[in-house]
Amino acid sequence: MSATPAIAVRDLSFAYDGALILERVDLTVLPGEFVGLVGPNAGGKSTLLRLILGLLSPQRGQIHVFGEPPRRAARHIGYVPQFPGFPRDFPIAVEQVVAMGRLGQGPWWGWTRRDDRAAARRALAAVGAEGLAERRIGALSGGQLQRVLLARALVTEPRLLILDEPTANVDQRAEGDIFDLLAGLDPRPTILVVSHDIAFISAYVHRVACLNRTLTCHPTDALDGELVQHLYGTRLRAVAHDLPGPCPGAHRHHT
Ligand SMILES: Nc1ncnc2c1ncn2[C@@H]1O[C@H](COP(=O)(O)OP(=O)(O)OP(=O)(O)O)[C@@H](O)[C@H]1O
Repeated sequence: MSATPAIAVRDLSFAYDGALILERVDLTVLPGEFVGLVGPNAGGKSTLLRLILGLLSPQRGQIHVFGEPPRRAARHIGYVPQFPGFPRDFPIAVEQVVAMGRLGQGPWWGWTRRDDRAAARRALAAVGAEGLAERRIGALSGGQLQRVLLARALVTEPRLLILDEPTANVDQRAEGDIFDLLAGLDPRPTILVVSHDIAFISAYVHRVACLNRTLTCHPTDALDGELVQHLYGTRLRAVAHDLPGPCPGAHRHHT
């Protein structure tokens, strides 16, 4: 019997006020997969993530997360947004920011403060940032902040981790550190990560889903300059990697 997909998107179309952003998108992500979502600016990546998170509803098609509608599956999902939803100079400690990831996700009687603190410390340890717990959020470097946002997403021990450009504001070394960390998480959740850097993420992910209103999946070793040029309409850094790993449903072309 095959496993219930972590993400199953079927024949999905979405428009903002009549402007079509996603057209007949299909995407299956199996439990344990590490999938990159790439595409040009305004291609619809963040919109697709918001639909998978249940923050938007499609006009056409279905989405299931671990077999459930997205809102019902919210407790299984950790999310690292593109822009953190709080001002950097807000006087709040790292540990509190991480514990905020548990808001609204607890049992009906709520967690105790002590449980929140312990969970926050565990999540910070998982991303190698225990030493930052007492620091003010505004005093962190870009790379440190990304680790803390990752800890906030991991604090509920999600089965699915969704990240929207987690390394957009960090240098290349910090980018590598974050992706090494993601690849080494134990237990490692299923991961869907948006990135602009197709060459870089190809070294980490099993599969790349290319989105530009329609979606096409490729195993990482099938990516070449011609394909990327076609997708972006421009030349990017070379992309060719041989990676072992599962690639179910790969190389489907949606035209
Ligand atoms: N709330 C909204 N209302 C109307 N249009 C929107 C809204 N959010 C996004 N859009 C539009 O939808 C399109 C897709 O946006 P989206 O943010 O999903 O793309 P993206 O691929 O994530 O882009 P980027 O790589 O630049 O972050 C864009 O043209 C954007 O202007």
